[in-house]
Amino acid sequence: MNNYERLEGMVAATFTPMDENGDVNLSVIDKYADWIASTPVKGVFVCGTTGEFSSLTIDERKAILEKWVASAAKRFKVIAHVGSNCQRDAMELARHAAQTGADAIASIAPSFFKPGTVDELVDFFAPICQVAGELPFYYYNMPSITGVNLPVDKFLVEGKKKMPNLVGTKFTHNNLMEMGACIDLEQHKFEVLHGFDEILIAGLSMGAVAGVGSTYNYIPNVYHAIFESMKKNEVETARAWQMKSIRTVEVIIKYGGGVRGGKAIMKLIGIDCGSCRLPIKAFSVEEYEKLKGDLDAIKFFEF
Ligand SMILES: CC(=O)N[C@@H]([C@@H](O)[C@H](O)[C@H](O)CO)[C@@H](O)CC(=O)C(=O)O
Repeated sequence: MNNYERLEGMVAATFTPMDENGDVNLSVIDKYADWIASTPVKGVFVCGTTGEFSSLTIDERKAILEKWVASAAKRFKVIAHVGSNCQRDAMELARHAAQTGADAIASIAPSFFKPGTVDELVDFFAPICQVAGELPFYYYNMPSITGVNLPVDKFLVEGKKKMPNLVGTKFTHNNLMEMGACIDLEQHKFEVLHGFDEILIAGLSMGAVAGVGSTYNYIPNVYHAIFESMKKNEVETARAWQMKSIRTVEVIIKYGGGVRGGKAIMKLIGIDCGSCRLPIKAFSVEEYEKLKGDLDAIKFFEF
């Protein structure tokens, strides 16, 4: 892999902007990208869970990625999530990501028909990686949603034999023992991207140096402070910042979680990404007011 650079710091899992008709609204992405570039965020993770990938068509996913690559204009990295229950669709997206100039690809495990063994998971991903050419590949591990809970450390070792561009995992799981085992493999050979924003401090203490998160979109300074304090071993300071993240996540959970609540927060910070696609219910005007009140109560706008 030419010019491969390991990730460090924050990667924001982007929301997919939609208009009032529920169509993808690409026009918001320029402003969104300028906002990301003005923060310490180092990259974006496009069309992941936060980006509602499973509610988008293949053509929409391609158009969104193309727009992010153009709007980012090399100011930050663009990681294309290409995962799908359909291997052929994932291959099409991986090929497209390579042609479009994305910096890396990632893929979630298929979750309708689930792989039952590490070998089955490797065999599912191998052709997807192959068509992505030189692009680094991250396995997106999220057992809470996929129901696929195979040992990631074993996957990395076995997967590397068939997928030379497998470089790590986006680890959205609170099994820190397994996370430690992945980080420790062959003297930190693999990247482990922390995936649960509200416990970032725990992942960093295990040795992770990068994270992918939805809340990095709107409180990047909070997470930047956590990364910086942990680098300096200032654990109490990091913990105080982590509590601000926890208070924020408590609020988004009240409004339906990181995708629904987070998308509404994007509007409140001035980047209107509209509503989510069904089955995630749209926000009402009253709900936006209530959300703002709850965020005021935790002093969110002063973070
Ligand atoms: C389950 C889930 O959506 N996890 C989020 C977190 O950022 C999450 O929203 C946050 O930790 C709040 O719980 C990310 O890991 C997801 C993500 O990176 C993605 O959009 O693909």
